[in-house]
Amino acid sequence: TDLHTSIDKFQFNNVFMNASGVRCYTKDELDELAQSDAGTLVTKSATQTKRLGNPSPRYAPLELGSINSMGLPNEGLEYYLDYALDFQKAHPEKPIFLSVAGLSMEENLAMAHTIENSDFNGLVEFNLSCPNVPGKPQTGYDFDRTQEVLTNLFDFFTKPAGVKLPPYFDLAQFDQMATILNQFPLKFVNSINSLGNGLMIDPETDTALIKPKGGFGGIGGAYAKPIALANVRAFAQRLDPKIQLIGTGGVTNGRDAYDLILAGASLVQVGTLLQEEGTVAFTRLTRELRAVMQTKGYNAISDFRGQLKVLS
Ligand SMILES: CC(C)(C)CCc1c(C(=O)O)[nH]c(=O)[nH]c1=O
Repeated sequence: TDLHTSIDKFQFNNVFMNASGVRCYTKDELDELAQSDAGTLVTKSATQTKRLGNPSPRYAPLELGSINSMGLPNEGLEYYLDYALDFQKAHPEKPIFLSVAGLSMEENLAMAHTIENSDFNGLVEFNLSCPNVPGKPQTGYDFDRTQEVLTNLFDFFTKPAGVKLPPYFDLAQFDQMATILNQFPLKFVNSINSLGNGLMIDPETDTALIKPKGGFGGIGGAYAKPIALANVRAFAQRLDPKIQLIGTGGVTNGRDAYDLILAGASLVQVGTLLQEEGTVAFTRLTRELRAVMQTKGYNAISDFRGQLKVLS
């Protein structure tokens, strides 16, 4: 069985990669991802300039996942662009992803111009969970704003790009979002980002587990699996086939990854598990996914991608 997969013209020798924000803040962390069994990597979502992010504790592991309100700490776009330019010279066979999350549409467009004018030859992931006008929902939940951002972006941006989406829960939202996304030359849609604004409590102290936002933070891990499966499936059913899916959320073992691929994913990102287990998780996930494929008689990802059956 082999786990090679592709998005557009980009070939990957393994379907697994990190989720943005997990073990991808510094050059050393990115190098460790590059040396792991993962097929590729994505950088921490960048803003124009370096950000320290929120006060700690801002991440906590949970029995069934994790909660975080990191606050977009990152080294700034130039740092990650420099890393990517060096990386593509040293590893031309391994395309990587650069993640971008401006705090405003203007910042997103400015960063897109910088990337467009660079020699970066990988893929760009625009994080639509980025904030919007204060008091309005995040961009991904503001359909008019999403339409506006993507229209302005693709007026000039020609490099391969996709969007990272928050989870949706209403079928009308899938319809509306897919109608918007189908208008643009996107190479991929990555579903899902963490489940927004959960809250968990320390039983010893009756205190919220994380400090920022009164303890509110994005939920990842096993809690996210059924929502991730539904979002990948819903967009796979609605998007132009030219737009491929990246599945993110709830991957703890090979079967979870297999399920995201059944739902339609061409790449599988790992967040909470990678944070907790380290990059050796990719070795275990690869072994476990191969085992599931063997049991089912599949030799390649393309044999079963999107082949979820439903009861008739
Ligand atoms: C939530 C934002 C800070 C607006 C974007 C960065 C981000 C963060 C973060 O940096 O807090 N955490 C997530 O789980 N997903 C994200 O997309």
